[in-house]
Amino acid sequence: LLILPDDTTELLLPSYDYIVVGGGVSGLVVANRLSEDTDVTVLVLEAGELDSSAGIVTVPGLIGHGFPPAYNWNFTTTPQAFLDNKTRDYGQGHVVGGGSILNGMVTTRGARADYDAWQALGNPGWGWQDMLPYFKKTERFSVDVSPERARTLHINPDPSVHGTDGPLEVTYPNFLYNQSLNFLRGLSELGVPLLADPNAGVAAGAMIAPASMSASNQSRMDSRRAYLDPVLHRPNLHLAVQQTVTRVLIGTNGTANIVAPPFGRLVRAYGVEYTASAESSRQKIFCSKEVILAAGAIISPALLQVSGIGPADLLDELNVTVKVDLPGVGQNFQDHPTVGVFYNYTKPGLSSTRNLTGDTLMRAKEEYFTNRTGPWTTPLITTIAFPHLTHLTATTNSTSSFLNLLTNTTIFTSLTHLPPTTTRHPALVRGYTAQLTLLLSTLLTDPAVGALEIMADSLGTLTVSSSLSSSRARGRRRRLMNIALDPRYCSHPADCALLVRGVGFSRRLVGATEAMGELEPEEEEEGVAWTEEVVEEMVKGRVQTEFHASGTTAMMPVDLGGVVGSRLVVHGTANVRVVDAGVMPLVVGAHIQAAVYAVAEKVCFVVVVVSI
Ligand SMILES: Cc1cc2nc3c(=O)[nH]c(=O)nc-3n(C[C@H](O)[C@H](O)[C@H](O)COP(=O)(O)OP(=O)(O)OC[C@H]3O[C@@H](n4cnc5c(N)ncnc54)[C@H](O)[C@@H]3O)c2cc1C
Repeated sequence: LLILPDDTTELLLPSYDYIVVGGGVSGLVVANRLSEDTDVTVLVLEAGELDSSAGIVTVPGLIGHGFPPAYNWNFTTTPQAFLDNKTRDYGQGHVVGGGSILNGMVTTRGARADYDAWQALGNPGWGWQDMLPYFKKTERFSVDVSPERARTLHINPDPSVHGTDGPLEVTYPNFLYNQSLNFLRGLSELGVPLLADPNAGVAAGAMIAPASMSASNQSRMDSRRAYLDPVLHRPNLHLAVQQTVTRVLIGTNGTANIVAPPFGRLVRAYGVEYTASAESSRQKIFCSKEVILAAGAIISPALLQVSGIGPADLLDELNVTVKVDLPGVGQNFQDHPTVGVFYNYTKPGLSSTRNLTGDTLMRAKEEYFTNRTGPWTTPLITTIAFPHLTHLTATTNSTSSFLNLLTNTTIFTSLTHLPPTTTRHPALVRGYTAQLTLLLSTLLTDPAVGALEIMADSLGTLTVSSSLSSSRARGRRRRLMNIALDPRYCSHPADCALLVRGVGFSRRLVGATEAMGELEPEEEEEGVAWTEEVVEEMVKGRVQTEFHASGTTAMMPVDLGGVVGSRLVVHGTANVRVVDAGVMPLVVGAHIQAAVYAVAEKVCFVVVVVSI
């Protein structure tokens, strides 16, 4: 049942078994699976609206052309002290379907080692072999690529690692620009392996990436269309849109129930407080079983903090009664920073997105809507490489100086690059040290791991002020919470050093390989000296997010600074779960939506089978 803002008084039940906060990727998976049991009632409260199904959302070729501002939380980071002291825009989905409505649809899982590292960080049952059934459960994977195209583009998925009857369609677009082939051949010249299936456990290499899109319709497949639309008729599933949860209600009738780790006593959530807008009154709604946070890696920890679950020192400062002193809430923020280097391909007659103007654009549009073929079927990003560390370092000298930086014991042991909110808690330092040790060993020894994993070296933080914001920034939504999001990009010096090497690699690929040379490339920036110092400054000015916010409610034991245990229940609570991207203890070395879908599928199995 869809409940619009005007109908809440009439249609909302006074209490549900489960309240799911956030109807994005993880929230809709969980809502779907829980409501399969007709004996339980499930309410999803989502701050955004239903998208209009307009072309700007559904057409792959329109990715990057902007979205209605109402679909975006439009966060801004704090000034980035280790870059150029400037803030960065940080978009997150504010719409039913969350990030899957805005995202680039790229569907990559990362390496076997990514998940084995989750397990090694104290999470039994979360290794690659454990996750594989849930990757498959979520997927309706298909390949409709001619044998000739499959051979030249090296597309040969391994059927044993894919599902064919799950809710989420994953496939390859009907159209790819010819330059994809040049890109793959160029990478091959540089020794980067071509991956026939990037989702079989080996991530390091170059690939045509599958996309979350409908094979028959060649349109976006998101969590709303995959997991919600087919089941919204269920009488035991309610979705209330444009309702923002402002607090989890904890304890009996709001009575404080303070515990300290190791938790002698667990607190219980009995509902949530929510509102239609900053100007509206707050309402309460109750639950008998669980509150499930699926509000994404930025807002779920903020909600925990304003509800009294978080670092006691921070909560004291905020005047929030401490219900559970959990230092890890909002720490361990991880992401993949990205730096753009731009080239013009001047080969006469070359077709690219830049030519999609005037009559060519009209033809592409007509072809798409008539036959579901042509350039509008292709998402913004289709051809990708996750080079291994050894591919990014051109010379032995460069490799060893970089590795020295990475393994520098002074940095490693002094931990000066970590935020004070981390270093003041021994458990958080232990967790970080365990993470970094695992990262280094996989990076240095596992050829299947892409070097973008290293970006987890720099940990960010997220803290909330419980006060209402009174300002309305231009074009931005009035906030119900002030959130200080500080990714601390490049706080570990190895991260910027790696990005510098990434720029060098891209210049070698475009400037020095025969295959890319056929495109007659021209660098957009002329007269740049391209010394390491110049590139480092360039990198610091250009780092942007890849929108892979994760890690802020990390699944790890309490003594490693974790927030949720391996059943994703928040430590110190009996019945608050987090199921979104925040639970990744280490961000996977790939795009992250496939992992988010699979985590949510897996936790539903735990909720239903091992109910508390
Ligand atoms: C622009 C962009 C591009 C991306 N591209 C890719 C890509 O190509 N491939 C890939 O794998 N990943 C990509 N991602 C990342 C991916 O989409 C996210 O990792 C994924 O959506 C995270 O799922 P989630 O369930 O954690 O959170 P979300 O999907 O963000 O869902 C959270 C939901 O909770 C709602 N919510 C938040 N707070 C409240 C509250 N207080 N009350 C009620 N509701 C609330 C939000 O409105 C949202 O709908 C991209 C993300 C973005 C933003």
